[in-house]
Amino acid sequence: MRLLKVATCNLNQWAMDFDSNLRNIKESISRAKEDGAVIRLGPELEITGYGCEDHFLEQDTVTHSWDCLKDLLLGDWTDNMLCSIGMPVIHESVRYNCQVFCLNRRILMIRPKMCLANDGNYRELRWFSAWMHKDRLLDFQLPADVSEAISQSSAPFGYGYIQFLDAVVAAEICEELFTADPPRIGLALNGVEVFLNASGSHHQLRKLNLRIDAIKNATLFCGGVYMYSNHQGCDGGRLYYDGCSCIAINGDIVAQGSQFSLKDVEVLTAQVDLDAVSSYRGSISSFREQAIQKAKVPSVKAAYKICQSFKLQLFPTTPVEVKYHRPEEEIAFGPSCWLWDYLRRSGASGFLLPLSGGADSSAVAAIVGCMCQLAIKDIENGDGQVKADAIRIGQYKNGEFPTDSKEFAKRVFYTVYMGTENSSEATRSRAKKLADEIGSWHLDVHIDSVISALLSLFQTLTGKRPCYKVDGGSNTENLALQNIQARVRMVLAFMLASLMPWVHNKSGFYLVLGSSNVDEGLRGYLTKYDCSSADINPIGSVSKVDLRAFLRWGAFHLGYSSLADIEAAPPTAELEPIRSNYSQLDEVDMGMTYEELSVYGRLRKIFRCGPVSMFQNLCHKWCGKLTPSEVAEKVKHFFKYYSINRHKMTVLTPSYHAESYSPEDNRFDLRQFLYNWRWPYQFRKIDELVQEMGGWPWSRGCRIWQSKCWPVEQAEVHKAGQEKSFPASQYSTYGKKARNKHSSFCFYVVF
Ligand SMILES: Nc1ncnc2c1ncn2[C@@H]1O[C@H](COP(=O)(O)OP(=O)(O)OC[C@H]2O[C@@H]([n+]3cccc(C(=O)O)c3)[C@H](O)[C@@H]2O)[C@@H](O)[C@H]1O
Ligand SMILES: Nc1ncnc2c1ncn2[C@@H]1O[C@H](COP(=O)(O)OP(=O)(O)OP(=O)(O)O)[C@@H](O)[C@H]1O
Ligand SMILES: NC(=O)CC[C@H](N)C(=O)O
Repeated sequence: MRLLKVATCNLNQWAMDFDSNLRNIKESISRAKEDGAVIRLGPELEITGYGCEDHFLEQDTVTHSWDCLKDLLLGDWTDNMLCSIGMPVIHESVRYNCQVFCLNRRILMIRPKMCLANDGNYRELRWFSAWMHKDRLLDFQLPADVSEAISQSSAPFGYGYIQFLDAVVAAEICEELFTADPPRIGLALNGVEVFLNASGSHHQLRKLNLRIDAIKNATLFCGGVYMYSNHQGCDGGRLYYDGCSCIAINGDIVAQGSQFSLKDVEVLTAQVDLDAVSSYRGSISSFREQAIQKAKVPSVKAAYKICQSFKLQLFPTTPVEVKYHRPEEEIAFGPSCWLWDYLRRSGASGFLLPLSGGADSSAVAAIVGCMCQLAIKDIENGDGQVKADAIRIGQYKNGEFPTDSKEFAKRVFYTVYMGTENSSEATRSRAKKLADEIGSWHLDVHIDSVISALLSLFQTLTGKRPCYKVDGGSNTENLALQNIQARVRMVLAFMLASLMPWVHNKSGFYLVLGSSNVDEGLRGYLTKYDCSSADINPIGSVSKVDLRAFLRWGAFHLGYSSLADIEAAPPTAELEPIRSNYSQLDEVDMGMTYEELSVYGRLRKIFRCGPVSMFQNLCHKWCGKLTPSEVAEKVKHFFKYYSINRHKMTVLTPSYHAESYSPEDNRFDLRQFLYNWRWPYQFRKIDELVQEMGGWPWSRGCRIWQSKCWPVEQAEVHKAGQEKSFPASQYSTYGKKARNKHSSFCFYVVF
């Protein structure tokens, strides 16, 4: 047996905060040593933090990184411990994103990243270049002060592996894991047994399995030990890095770290047997054949032994079952940990939320409640950092600290219901009940006097007073009256956030929380600069459908039972007067359902559909339910409002990134914000397609159907969405059979 104890970690780094980042790195090395590990892997760019963005262009950032590395090399941190440290390095005037391998106060090798992450939220090519040379390890001249301090003038730089006397180790940096031609294949064929992946990977709902599957598969086909390290927390932007560092061997996960946590440092270790790797590989005939013909990868020799031989007390770590959170849990824990980091680092004393008693703001309130619960749990478990942060934020004095989540919420969370004549008792009481359950400091205000003051001012100015539509007013008047209410709420929210601490003899300020969801943003169903404009928004990229599931989950699992009633109520803005024959409802106002919005959002962003291809895709998706002209109407309606309102995305409150169809304009979904909302070219194409299909007798109930068999007369026709089936005598088929991509037959029937 060749037993090797390895350690990886989740680190909560903060972009550009070199002191706290270095402290976390040292803490993780200490804990890895305490656990008897001889390899310690940290996340990508851990010295600087991953999200420094254009700070990477500053020379200071690289210089400070070298200073921190020098600090590590001058102490005993790397004694008998191979440390992989993530930092930027400039070589011949080109900046690379690197893993620096250090052992016994020397730099063994510097490995620049070869496949940069440059999609979606990632823009690494803006700051770094990819290392292209697969056949070269160069001699890198260390910066003079580092060289002098550690008495080492240069180090190997490039693609390669480290050959110890009893183990072979190499890096595969984050994105490289997910590429079509990953470095680990060539490295494994060259005999590399342990892969160290330093990563900076963000949370997205339902994404974790992609990462875990990639890691398992990496060692399932090639064999080997795969160590993965990730950041965890908000490092200064919209992303939450969701940890989940892990260790795998030959296709099995043997250690998995937490995905969501308030801890700054989490270290996990595993004892792995490298003989199990060579035995596994030796049993795969095709691997052996390919290994014989491999392209040679350069290497560095390190004359050290890092493994131990068989000892009864050294047990190899056994596989664990991978833990996946449900999406509802991801919504609870990801945004609440992100809020905690934001709170403790911004210097704020808490949050203020305009709480309408509707689904969205209630979901945000529940997330803050969850944050308070997590903090108390960690304090109970002895986390000193969380305790220190909680004492500062909650302004506890004389050695007191929080022990109860509701008491803590009362100090750090204001909720405020701002009712008008259009508000209902139902929403008012739901807001109050939820606030009581969470423990927030709740205010209930009437804002009608402010609104009528504004209207009187307007009347003095113009001689006119607008009326609601239900009272005979025009659309313009109706909209203006709604927007006054919505915007007054925003002004009041910021006023309360800045002054309430003063009222309660506290120092500091409160951050205003926004609560518009991803679908409202996409459709533009929000008033620009109303209460959806806040300091930060934890649910800005969560869909309404997911939020409702979260509310149902939270009613039970967070112990806020009123969330169930809130979820069951129909979504309404309550900006128009309620009459016996009229009450305002979101989905009626928008002309589309939240479920449809999720479909449009996914097709637009994830499947990159323009209007025409969205129409074509939806003709298939909704075939049997809607005629092509009905689909065309829906698609045009969506694109009209999406484009009219796109300008609102430029001022969207910074939101936690959770959803891959987020329309967030600043970092993720980069598109123009001034459109010709008539889309003349695209809509004409759609009309032409509808016309092409116009020969079919839609008016007589002709619909597209699908069947797995042909001729259709022998099959039962199932009406989409219904259990009912129709005998062949009740319909006739129309049109030609054609196989679609799901290998069903598409055909037309007339009843
Ligand atoms: N192309 C462009 N580029 C930059 N800015 C542009 C623009 N076009 C208009 N604008 C500006 O935007 C303004 C229009 O935006 P805005 O003031 O929002 O007004 P608008 O979008 O017309 O109305 C907001 C809509 O959201 C509904 N609403 C309100 C409140 C809450 C909820 C809910 O979520 O439940 C829904 C409300 O009923 C209404 O249908 C214009 O007055 C103009 O100043
Ligand atoms: N009566 C109210 N009291 C306090 N805040 C309100 C009130 N009405 C709306 N808001 C705030 O303004 C935001 C936008 O209002 P809107 O009517 O669009 O609600 P929404 O986005 O549908 O959310 P919700 O489901 O929470 O009502 C809400 O999320 C909430 O924070
Ligand atoms: N930092 C990176 O290389 C990111 C890689 C990858 N896109 C991820 O989300 O994990």
